Amino acid sequence: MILYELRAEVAPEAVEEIDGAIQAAELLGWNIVEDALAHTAALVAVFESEAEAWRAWEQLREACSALAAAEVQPALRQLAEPEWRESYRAHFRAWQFGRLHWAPIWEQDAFVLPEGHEVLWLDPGLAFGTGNHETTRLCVERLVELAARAAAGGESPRGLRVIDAGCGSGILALSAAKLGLGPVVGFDNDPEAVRVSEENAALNGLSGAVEFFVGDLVSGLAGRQAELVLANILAPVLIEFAAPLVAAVAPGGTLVLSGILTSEGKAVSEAFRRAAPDWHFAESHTLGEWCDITCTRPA
Ligand SMILES: C[S@@+](CC[C@H](N)C(=O)[O-])C[C@H]1O[C@@H](n2cnc3c(N)ncnc32)[C@H](O)[C@@H]1O
Repeated sequence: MILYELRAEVAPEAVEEIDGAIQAAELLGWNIVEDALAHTAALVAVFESEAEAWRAWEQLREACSALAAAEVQPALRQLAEPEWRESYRAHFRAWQFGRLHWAPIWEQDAFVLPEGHEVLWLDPGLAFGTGNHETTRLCVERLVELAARAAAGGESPRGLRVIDAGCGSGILALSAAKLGLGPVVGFDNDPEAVRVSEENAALNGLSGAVEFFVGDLVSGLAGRQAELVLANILAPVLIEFAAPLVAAVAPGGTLVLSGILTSEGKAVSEAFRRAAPDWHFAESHTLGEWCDITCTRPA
């Protein structure tokens, strides 16, 4: 398979504005690579065809006046498979929260797992979700917290149903299964994400422990309820689909929303307070420029 990498060097001072424009326009696949020592920054994305790459570049220029004004000249180059595999591998570092670790599968031989700890191996491919992004970490914190609270209350984590809406690499659904919660389902409107999630389940001996399927926030949630619903998707999408997300939470259950810039937190919170007026809203957690909205349905 041949892929195409589009790379545009940009002024480091413009990065914040460009990142904001990417989020606001919901443009997927762009990475911002910054080198603080060299004081350089670049926008990088990988596409399946040259035409797709240039289309995405035009969309990005239209969404971001800083890019249009700076007359940035991007470079397009072909990546052979070994090269594109390496290009995403370079950005994935092992990390942990409490006793749970997330680590790249290609580091399996060298990885030293402390006694009593657990690891989820991941090969995210082109799907989102290594855990190196703040939005994923915000969800993981809530997930681990909820599993610990259930265990402390003498509740069996089995029986705590989980829905991972927009599963990406499957990281949240598989983490929930690893923590003993279940049954767990995960869905994504991108079939490639579902394929990668199933691969990651197999890497961890969790095939069958999580049901992954292709679906959107209407078809994926229809007729389902869970004690924990996780949705790490962009703020405008969460607001648009507030009603089905709220309906998918079982009585006494919790909804964790992420993918929200702190500047968008108020709008998301207001939309969900309207959709779920009698729910309890926890204090929002913040990581960098991202925050979560977590709320619990009355029992
Ligand atoms: C930010 S990623 C989150 C991935 C993973 N859950 C995590 O926390 O790292 C958002 C995912 O949601 C998916 N997505 C976006 N809009 C969606 C929709 N309307 N229905 C289902 N999935 C959606 C995207 O394809 C992407 O894989």
